[in-house]
Amino acid sequence: MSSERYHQHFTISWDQLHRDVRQLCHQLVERDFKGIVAITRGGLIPAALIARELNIRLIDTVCIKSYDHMDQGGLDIMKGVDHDGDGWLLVDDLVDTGKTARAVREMLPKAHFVTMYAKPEGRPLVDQYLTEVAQQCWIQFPWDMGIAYVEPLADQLKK
Ligand SMILES: O=P(O)(O)OC[C@H]1O[C@H](OP(=O)(O)OP(=O)(O)O)[C@H](O)[C@@H]1O
Ligand code: HPA
Ligand SMILES: [Mg+2]
Repeated sequence: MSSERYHQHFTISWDQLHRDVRQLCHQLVERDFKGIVAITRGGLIPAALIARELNIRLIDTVCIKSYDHMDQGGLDIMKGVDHDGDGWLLVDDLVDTGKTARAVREMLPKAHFVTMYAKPEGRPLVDQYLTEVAQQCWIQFPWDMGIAYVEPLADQLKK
């Protein structure tokens, strides 16, 4: 599937992400998880922040790739885990079409699956998420951006 389906951008700053993680953690803190399974690479960042909030030290990964920037390809699973997820918290940054989530759910059917952001197609596949984002929106994460100089409007208009 190609990038043409994305008509808008939803930009998330480091600050916003950190606040969102903390808000999601308020809903998780009463539970007692054996550990976290992070879905690489996007899940690693929220997983580290969640681990800090919930005081979890045991962190494993499922290593999987589906997108080349905005273009979706086949699923490439490079590493799984040797349990069914019972008692574990499974973390990804977002669920979009749900293709990644479906594959990981099959590997870890008993895990409690959370994402920070969820689009409607993938939403039913996770147990919890913080913010819903429209299907046609590309979520722009802070680790994919940089700080850049922006020319004053008056100078831009002179050109
Ligand atoms: O619901 P889907 O349509 O499957 O899309 C969601 C997945 O796509 C992205 O990962 P990606 O494969 O781009 O790899 P990355 O985490 O290394 O960026 C994102 O981190 C999710 O894991
Ligand atoms: O909206 C998105 N943003 C970043 N990565 C993604 N991978 C699938 N969808 C997205
Ligand atoms: Mg990912």
